Amino acid sequence: MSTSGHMSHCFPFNFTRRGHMMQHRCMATASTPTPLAAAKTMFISQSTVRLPDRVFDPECSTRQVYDEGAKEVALSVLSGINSSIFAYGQTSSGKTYTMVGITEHSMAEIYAYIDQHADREFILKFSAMEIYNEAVMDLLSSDATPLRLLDDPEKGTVVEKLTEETLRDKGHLLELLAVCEAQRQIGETALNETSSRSHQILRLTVESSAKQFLGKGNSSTLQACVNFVDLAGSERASQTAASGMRLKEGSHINKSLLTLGKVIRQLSGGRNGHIPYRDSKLTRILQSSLGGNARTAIICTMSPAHCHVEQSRNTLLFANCAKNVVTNAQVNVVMSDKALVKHLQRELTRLENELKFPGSASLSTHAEVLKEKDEQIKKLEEQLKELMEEKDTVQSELENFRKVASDDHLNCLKARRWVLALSYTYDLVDQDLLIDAQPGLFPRRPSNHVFDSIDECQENLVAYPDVPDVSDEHCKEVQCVETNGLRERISQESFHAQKPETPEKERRPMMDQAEDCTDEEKRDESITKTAENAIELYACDSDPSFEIEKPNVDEEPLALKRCVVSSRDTVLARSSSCKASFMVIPNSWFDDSTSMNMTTPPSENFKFPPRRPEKVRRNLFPEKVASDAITDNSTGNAEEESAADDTSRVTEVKQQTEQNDASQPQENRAQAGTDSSTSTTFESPSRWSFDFPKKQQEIIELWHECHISIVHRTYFFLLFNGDHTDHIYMEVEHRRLSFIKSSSIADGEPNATVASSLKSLRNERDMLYRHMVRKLSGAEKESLYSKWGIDRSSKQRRLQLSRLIWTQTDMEHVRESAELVSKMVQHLERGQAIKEMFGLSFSLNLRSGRSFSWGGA
Ligand SMILES: Nc1ncnc2c1ncn2[C@@H]1O[C@H](COP(=O)(O)OP(=O)(O)OP(=O)(O)O)[C@@H](O)[C@H]1O
Repeated sequence: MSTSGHMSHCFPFNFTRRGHMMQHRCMATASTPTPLAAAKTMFISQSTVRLPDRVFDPECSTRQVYDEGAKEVALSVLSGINSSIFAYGQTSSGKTYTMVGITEHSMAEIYAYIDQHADREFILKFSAMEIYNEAVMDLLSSDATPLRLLDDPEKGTVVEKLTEETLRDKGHLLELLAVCEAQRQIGETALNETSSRSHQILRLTVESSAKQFLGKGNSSTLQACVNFVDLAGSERASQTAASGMRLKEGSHINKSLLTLGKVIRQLSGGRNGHIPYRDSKLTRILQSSLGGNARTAIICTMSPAHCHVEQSRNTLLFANCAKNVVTNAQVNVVMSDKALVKHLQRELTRLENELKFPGSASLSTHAEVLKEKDEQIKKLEEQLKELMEEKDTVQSELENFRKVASDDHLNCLKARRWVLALSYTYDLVDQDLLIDAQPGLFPRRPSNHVFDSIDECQENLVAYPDVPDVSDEHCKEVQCVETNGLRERISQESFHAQKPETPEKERRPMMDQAEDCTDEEKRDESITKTAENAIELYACDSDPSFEIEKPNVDEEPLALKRCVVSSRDTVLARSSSCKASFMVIPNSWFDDSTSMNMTTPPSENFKFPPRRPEKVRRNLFPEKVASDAITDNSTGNAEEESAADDTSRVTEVKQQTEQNDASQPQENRAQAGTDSSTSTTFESPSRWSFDFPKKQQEIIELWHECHISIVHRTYFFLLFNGDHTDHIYMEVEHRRLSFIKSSSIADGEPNATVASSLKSLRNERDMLYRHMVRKLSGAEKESLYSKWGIDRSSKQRRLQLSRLIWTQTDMEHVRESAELVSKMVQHLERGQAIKEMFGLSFSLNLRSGRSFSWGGA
C-alpha cells in the first residue's frame, strides 16, 4: 500500500451491523429531489457477518486492502444497505492514496455488478463535499459558498444545496471524481507536499428496482449510499512546520478529528450518554455512518518512522475503539404506494392474528398452555370428586336425621317402655321373680323377652292393661336417670324389700310420679332406684373377681360402690329392664347430630344371653329355683349344671374374698376404712403403676373388639394416664367393655349390637374425614399420609386416613390416633373433661349436654 515508501501499514476496521429491524427513517440523499423521493422507505433486517479486523503489511497492494477490508462493505450499497469507508491516520501516512484506490475499485465493481444484473434497473447518483476549516463545500460546484447543514426528521443531517449528479455511466463518474480532486483543498506541509487540508466525502447513491415491476405501481426499490471518506491527517504543528493558513487548517483538522475520536469512543462504550455528533460538521454529516443505519469500514494508516511513534500510538488507540462500535444497518426499501399498501395489509393481518391468539406465537407455547390447562382440569376434577364424596356423606347423614326425626315417636315409646320397666317392680327386676312372689298378679311373659319392635311393644302394653300408658313426657325421664339417678343411693335392702310386695295401688302413685315431670324429686326417687340397681347389676354380672380386690365395700365411695357387687346385691339379678338401663351405654360419645346410636332402643342395643337371667336367679335363689324346678319341668339338666357351676363360682369368689381380706395388710385395710377418698385405690400406687399398662392395653383391645366410639376411646385414653386415682375408672371401663363383649357375642355370633356399633364408627370416621379439611394443615396431613403408608397421590387419601384411625391396638398407633382425633374434636383437650363422667355414665343419654361436639360442626 505504500507508494512513497514511508507508509507501511493499513488497518481496515469494519463497523459491524448488528441487531434487527429498526424503523429508521433515513434518506441518505442530497437535497435534490429524486424520482423516488415521494415514496416510502422501509428498512428490512438483514443478518451480516462482522468482517474480521486485519493488519496489512507495507507491501500489500491497495487491491488487497480493498478485497479483504473494504469490498464487502462498499458493495453493500447494491443490496440497499448504507455503507461508509474511512481512512484515518496521521498526515502523510497514505490515506488519500489508499482511498483513491478503494474508491476506484469500488466504483469499478459496482458497475460490474450493474452490468451483471440486467434484470434490475439501477440509478446512480454522485455527490462530493469537503469540510474545510469547518465549512462544508460542494466539490461538484464552482461556488465556494459554504453549505448549510439541515436536520431532516426522516433523512437525518442533510447538506443543503449539495450537488448530486446522476451518473450516466462509469466515464461520467470518473469525470466527476476528477473534478473533486481538482476542487479539493491541498496544501504543502513539511511532511506532505500534497497534504489534504480538508475532509473529503464522496457519496454514491445507488437505487435499484426489478425491471419487471417498473411502471406497474407495485414495484419496490432498494436505495442506499456509500461514502468514501478521506480524512485530513492529524498533524503536529512542530512536525508539519505549519504556520499561518496551514496552522489554522491544522487546528480545524485536529479539532474535528478530536470530535470524531470522542464520538467513536462514546459509541464503542455502548451508546451510553450523550454522543457529541454536533460538535463538528464532520461527525454531524457522518452521524448515520458512525452509529446509525450503515456498515462502516475504517482504514487506519500509520507511518513506520520512529519519529511518528506517538501518532501511530494514537491511531492504534482510535482503531481499538472503532472496532467496538456497533451500527444498525438496514436494507432500505422504497416502496410504491401500491406495494406499500399491499405490504401494510399483510402486516395488518399478521398483527390481527397475534391479537387473536395472544401469547400463542409458537407451537411450543401452545403445548405449554395445553399442558397447563390439563393440569387445571385434573385438579378441578379431583376437587369435584371430593366435593361429591362429601355431598354423599352429608346426604346420608341427612337421611339419618330424617329417620331419627321420623322415629322420634318410636323412640319415645321405646323410652316409655324403659321407663315402665324402671317404674314398676313388675318389670324392674325380673318378672319371673315377681311372678314367683305374687303369682297371678301379672301375666307371665318370657323371662328373657326383649321387644323386637314397637308393634310388639304396643301389643305388650295392650296385653298388660294394668300398666298405664305413659305419655311422651317420659322421654325426659330417661335423662333423669342419667343426671340424677346416680346421685342418690338407695338402700338395696329397702328397695329389695318393697319390690315383691308392692301392691298395685302402691305402684300406681309411682307411675303417677313417673308421669309427672314437673316434680323432679319424685321422679328421681322412682327412677334412680332402678338406675342404681342397674349399675349394680352391671357390675355384678361383669366380673366377680373385682369384688375380691375390694377391702371394704361399705366404705367405698359411691362411684365405686355402684360398681361393686356383693352377693347380697346380686339378688336383684337382671331383668330385661335392668339390662336396658345399662345397655344404652353410649357407644359413641359423639355429637348429638350423629348420635343415632343414642336413640337406638335399649332393648335393641344388647340382648342378654337367653338363659342368663335364669341362671343368675338359680344361683341366687337355689331354694326358689328348686321349687320352680318342681312346678316347671321345662328346665333341663343343662341348666341345672350351669346353675351349679355358677353357684360354685360364687362360692369360690367368696372364699377368695375372705382369703384376700385376711392377707390384706392391716394398715391398708385401716386406711381403706378411714379414708374414703383414697379407698378407691385398690392397689398400692407402686402396683398400680405396674398394672396400669396392662390394664390400659386390655381396655384398648376391648375397645377394638367392641367397636367402641373413636371419640370415647380418645377421650378415655387421654384422660387416664396412669395416675393412681385412675384405677377405679379403668376398672369400670374394663368391666363395662367385658360385659359388652360377652353380651354381643353371647349367642356365639355377633348380634345387632355389633352392626349398630360399626355403623356408629363409620359415622364417626365420616365426620373425621370432613373435619380433616379444616382442622389439619396440609403439612400435617402429608406427614400422616407418609407415616401411615397412604399413597399421597391417591385421590381418596383423606378418606383412607379416616378409615385407619384407631384400627390397631399397638400403643404407637393408639397414641397417634388419639392425638389426631383430639385435634379434630372440640373440648377434647386435656383438662376439659372430667374423669367422673366415665365412671358411672351407664344410663341413657338422649339429650345430654355431655355429648361431645365436633368443632365447627
Ligand atoms: N501505498 C503507497 N504506495 C506508494 N506511495 C504512497 C502510498 N501511500 C502513500 N504514498 C505516497 O505518500 C505520499 C503521501 O501520501 P498521502 O497523501 O496519501 O498521505 P495522506 O495521509 O493523505 O497525507 P495527508 O493527510 O497530509 O493528506 C503521497 O505522495 C503518496 O503518493
